[in-house]
Amino acid sequence: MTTATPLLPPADWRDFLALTKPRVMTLVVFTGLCGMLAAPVQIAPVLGFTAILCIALGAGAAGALNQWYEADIDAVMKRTAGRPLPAGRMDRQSALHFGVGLSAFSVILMGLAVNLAAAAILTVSILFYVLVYTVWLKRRTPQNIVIGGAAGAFPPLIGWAAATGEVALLPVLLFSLVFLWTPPHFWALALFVKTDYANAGVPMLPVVAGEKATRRQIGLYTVPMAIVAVAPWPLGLTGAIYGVTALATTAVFAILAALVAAGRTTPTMAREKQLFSYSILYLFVIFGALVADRWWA
Ligand code: HEM
Ligand SMILES: CC(C)=CCC/C(C)=C/CC/C(C)=C/COP(=O)(O)OP(=O)(O)O
Repeated sequence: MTTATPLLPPADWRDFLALTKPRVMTLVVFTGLCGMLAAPVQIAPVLGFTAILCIALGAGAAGALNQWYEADIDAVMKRTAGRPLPAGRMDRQSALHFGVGLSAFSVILMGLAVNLAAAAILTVSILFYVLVYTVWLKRRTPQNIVIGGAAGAFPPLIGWAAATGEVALLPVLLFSLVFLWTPPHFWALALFVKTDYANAGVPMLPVVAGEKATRRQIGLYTVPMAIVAVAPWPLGLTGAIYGVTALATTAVFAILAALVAAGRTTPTMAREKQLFSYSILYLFVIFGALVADRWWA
């Protein structure tokens, strides 16, 4: 038996923009830009702009493919039900074509205009987010965001590789920072939107292992994250502008994470919301400090 697909009017440009998850991607692109500006080699402005555009387009394309694949669970969750596919403002075919086309365009442009190293890492990030996280792990294991989350940690490496054509210790530490930051970032949110994930049958940690275990894991990941955040300073890879900013902002992160780790469910979940919001501000500030350190020290 075949099910007829209802005919939908052509989607608006705003729906295509929404497919790219623009708010999340601002921070992804910012870390890529900072990775590029922290590199010891100054990239020509036109090439630098092209590289950042490719990261933005590639990340947006990956977001579109994520939404193409998970329209069914997005429809069940309050937070995501208004997205173009579950809300019925766009057909799945358009989202798929948009995502595949934009992925190919971003990688090819990066390879032709910038360099192969940056294009290769961009390809890995897109594949990681779409295939490893979205298709393979998200519906199978609560470790989905630990492993799959690596996708969002690649942009500083891409930015650095765009400028230098290679990778080095500092961008690898930046990758590790975002990689270890992702679990506290996401699990803080997952604690207060747990019901959404439970309704959609997505095995996020608070749903599967419970809130207590999730709080403990948030605390556990914050320790290596803090070490990796500060490490570039004592290793001599950055100066004091970065070092002092990293110390101060990471100390606040550690306190907020400790409060969540030691806390329990409340009607407002204020501490969890605070850690989630601060996690975003934290990455903006620490990556900004890296660039300030490189350019003004
Ligand atoms: C697997 C890893 C990750 C997961 C599962 C995750 C999940 C989420 C979710 C569910 C939200 C809620 C709001 C929304 O959908 O807009 C969110 C918000 C956000 N995430 Fe993540 N995230 C991950 C990694 C990252 C990374 C690597 C970055 C950037 C480096 C990032 C940046 C942000 C930002 C900026 C927001 C706020 C968006 C807004 O203001 O609406 N996330 N994240
Ligand atoms: C090419 C490149 C640099 C890609 C980076 C993409 C990336 C990993 C971004 C951050 C991760 C993200 C948006 C997770 C959302 O989780 P979700 O998809 O489970 O969230 P949802 O429930 O809101 O759909």
